[in-house]
Amino acid sequence: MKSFALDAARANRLRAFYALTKPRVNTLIVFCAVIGMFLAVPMGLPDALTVFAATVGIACVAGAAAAMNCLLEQQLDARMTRTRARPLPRGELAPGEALAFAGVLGGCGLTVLHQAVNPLTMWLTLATFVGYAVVYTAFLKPRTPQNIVIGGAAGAMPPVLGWAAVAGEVPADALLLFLIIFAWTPPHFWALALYRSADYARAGLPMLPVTHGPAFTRLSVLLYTLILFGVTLLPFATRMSGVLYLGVALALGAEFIRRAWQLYRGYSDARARRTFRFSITYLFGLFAALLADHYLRW
Ligand code: HEM
Ligand SMILES: CC(C)=CCC/C(C)=C/CC/C(C)=C/COP(=O)(O)OP(=O)(O)O
Repeated sequence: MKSFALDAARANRLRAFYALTKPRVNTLIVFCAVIGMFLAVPMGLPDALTVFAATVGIACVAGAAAAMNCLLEQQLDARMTRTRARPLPRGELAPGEALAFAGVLGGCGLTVLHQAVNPLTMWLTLATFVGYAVVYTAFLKPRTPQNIVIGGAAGAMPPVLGWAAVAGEVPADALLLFLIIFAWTPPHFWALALYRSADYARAGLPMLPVTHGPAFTRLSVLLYTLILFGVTLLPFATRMSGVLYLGVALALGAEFIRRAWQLYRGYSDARARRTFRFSITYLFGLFAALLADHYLRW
């Protein structure tokens, strides 16, 4: 009986550490990094061991960055409905434990990248960690509604990291993938911020719907979705990708614009939530298309 209670307590703690890494967000982050690894090889497959080590290393550092974000924002998280069930506000873990976890996880990830991938990838991943966990979380997020536009540069790095892991360099094609995620982040986040604006107001965070109102935010979602549409044509225009990619980019882009336009014309929380969810399907689909096109090119 006693050992059963102990096992349950241990499982709960493991679950709490796992939740600190924001596993659902980081699944898409790592997916984009892996696609970058495959696109880095003009013909054929990348070295399996490099792909494995780079995936593990990037996933560990991304998890550590999320844990640092949870640690730095525990008071803010306690004030928001969406985040108050996280392990730190609930008291499931002590701040020192979260810090040690982030340190060990991040340290292991960076070591794997340095020893089994290459130093360039290690340094770029470290810069991404600092960009998200320090620059975005501690400085930009509490100060300016442009926080996620500037901070989005960290979120846009994963395919660059993947590319650097396999090719040992960052060519212009890799920067196109960066640009796509960079332009995607504002509509992704502001769609969510619209239906969570009461949360952000309560926490005192200057997110766009709080500082500039919902109408301006909806217009901004629409404008960035149009910019995103243009940016996603660049891989085809530069001959990095072919017709298959172009077809998917046009179809997904048209659907994203349709949703952003509807949201602009007539707001409802349900519509904003659907736009946010679609942004995730969109990025998965677009990057899957880049990969499929790379191998089935015609
Ligand atoms: C500064 C940039 C970004 C901001 C501010 C942001 C913000 C957010 C927020 C607030 C959520 C809700 C999370 C939750 O409730 O736990 C979310 C969810 C999500 N984000 Fe982002 N995001 C950013 C960039 C990215 C990037 C670059 C990716 C992937 C490439 C991504 C993928 C996701 C996914 C997959 C979810 C859904 C998680 C779920 O299903 O619970 N985000 N994002
Ligand atoms: C490889 C590597 C080091 C990657 C870093 C990961 C990274 C840049 C993630 C950005 C996406 C993310 C978790 C946004 C959450 O925003 P938020 O923190 O404002 O959301 P919250 O309110 O849910 O905490």
